[in-house]
Amino acid sequence: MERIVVIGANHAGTAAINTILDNYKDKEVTIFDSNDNISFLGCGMALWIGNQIPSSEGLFYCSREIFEQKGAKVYLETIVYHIDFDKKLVFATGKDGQSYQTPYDKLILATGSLPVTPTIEGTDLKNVQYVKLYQNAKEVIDKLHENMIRNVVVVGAGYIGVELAEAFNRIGKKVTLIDTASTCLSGYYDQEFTDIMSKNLESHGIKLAYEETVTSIKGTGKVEKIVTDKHEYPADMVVLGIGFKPNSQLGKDVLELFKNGAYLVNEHQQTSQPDVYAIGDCATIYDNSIQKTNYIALATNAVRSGIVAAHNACGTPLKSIGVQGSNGICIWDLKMVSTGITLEKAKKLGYDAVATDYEDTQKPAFIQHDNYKVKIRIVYDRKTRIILGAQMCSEYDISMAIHMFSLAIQEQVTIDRLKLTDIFFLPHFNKPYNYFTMAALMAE
Ligand SMILES: Cc1cc2nc3c(=O)[nH]c(=O)nc-3n(C[C@H](O)[C@H](O)[C@H](O)COP(=O)(O)OP(=O)(O)OC[C@H]3O[C@@H](n4cnc5c(N)ncnc54)[C@H](O)[C@@H]3O)c2cc1C
Ligand SMILES: NC(=O)c1ccc[n+]([C@@H]2O[C@H](COP(=O)([O-])OP(=O)(O)OC[C@H]3O[C@@H](n4cnc5c(N)ncnc54)[C@H](O)[C@@H]3O)[C@@H](O)[C@H]2O)c1
Repeated sequence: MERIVVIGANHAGTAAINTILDNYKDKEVTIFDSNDNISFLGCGMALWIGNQIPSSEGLFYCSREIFEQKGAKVYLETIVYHIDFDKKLVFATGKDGQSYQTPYDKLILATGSLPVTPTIEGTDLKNVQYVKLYQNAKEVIDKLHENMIRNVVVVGAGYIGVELAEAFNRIGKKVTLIDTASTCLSGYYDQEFTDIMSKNLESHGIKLAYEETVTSIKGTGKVEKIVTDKHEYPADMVVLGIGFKPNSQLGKDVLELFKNGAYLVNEHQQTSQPDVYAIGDCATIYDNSIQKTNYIALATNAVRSGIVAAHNACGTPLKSIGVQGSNGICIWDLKMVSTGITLEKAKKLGYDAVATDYEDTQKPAFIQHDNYKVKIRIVYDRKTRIILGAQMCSEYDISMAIHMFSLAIQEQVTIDRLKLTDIFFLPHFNKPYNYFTMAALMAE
């Protein structure tokens, strides 16, 4: 029986394991994870902290029992500390002290990512929190209940930072949001969009501290204030959300790595050793918007790469079709979605890029119920006309619309093809001159 070992059983690992166990009954699957839980949806963390959901109960979709029922050997709270890639052996130790030396024919690395830690004084103080695991969220919530926490400073105004700033504000905390960049969500949207999010955050009382670099976190035992190159802010809790780095510790000396340390994989999710696959946040992914290998840490990518690796490891050739880094966020009533690259990023990467913008209401003016303004930007290459990115925002749920642009980028569609794309009209849903069409028609 062919032996497949999977290291890491969160989103990427879970997708790979379920694909193998559901489709290839002849494989012997062994799973190691250092954590005591499987499949925690980090995306629910802000909802849980912000009291928008009653508990963490629904934030898991898989378990040890599910894997075991399907025939896998599961070792949780068991850390893999070494891999002998020549002898094809995995070495692990359980919390109970038990040692494992497990041979593999195929190995799937799904060790994910770790939060970036700033190299500043004071990160070891009490109430300086990272937010990645279920345990991290639980600890934040426990401390919020136990302690007199009034001032929360969130460092990093990316996706995690903005979502958590809202969550802490919802439960009555005084929130300061710090970022070195000149705006929030700068990796995902152009300034015309991020300004709208900033206004939204400020209108709810969140203090924005952009273009500030944290120099130290101060306190006696427990955090008391955070100091930046420009100001200092009182803090009873500091939450660090300044990005993820790939966790490639186990293979970094043997396998080929990307510039940020992620395992470099091909379209079959194979690393530089053909019997070793890497998936999710520990691996690279092909980015169709820039037509290059990239690093994009998202649960959606983790799941898809897990499925691809599982089929290939089990002998069914399957190529990844790449991704566009499609993403979305909803902060109070404001919904923002994007895919591909922003105009700013396109220019930085050397594209001769332009954007076409349009603003309209979702439905005709005579529909007075549930009718909101929508703002759209489509970024494309001036010469090839190929769509490179799209951004949308509204109080209306426009989220499904971004998927069309995701497919357009995947398929290298030009802005001109979009001009006459068949978009239906019904006043309940949209306008006869839809804003996609209008934005495309207004392209240079
Ligand atoms: C607060 C928050 C909100 C998020 N929201 C979204 C969202 O809305 N949408 C979205 O697409 N993405 C979101 N993400 C990102 C998403 O969670 C990650 O992209 C995803 O978790 C990656 O899955 P993964 O399985 O590759 O890695 P991870 O989730 O990092 O899992 C890696 C697993 O490997 C195990 N492991 C690591 N090293 C070892 C070892 N040596 N031995 C044994 N086990 C090991 C770990 O215990 C862990 O279980 C969010 C992340 C956070 C933190
Ligand atoms: N809704 C979603 O899809 C969602 C939600 C949460 C997380 N995620 C994903 O999880 C991953 C991690 O999220 P994240 O928010 O940590 O990363 P991020 O890349 O979204 O944001 C990190 C932010 O930290 C800032 N930053 C970096 N170094 C800093 C420093 N020293 N001081 C102050 N600011 C600094 C950056 O300018 C950036 O705005 C990302 O890949 C993200 O896309 C997605």
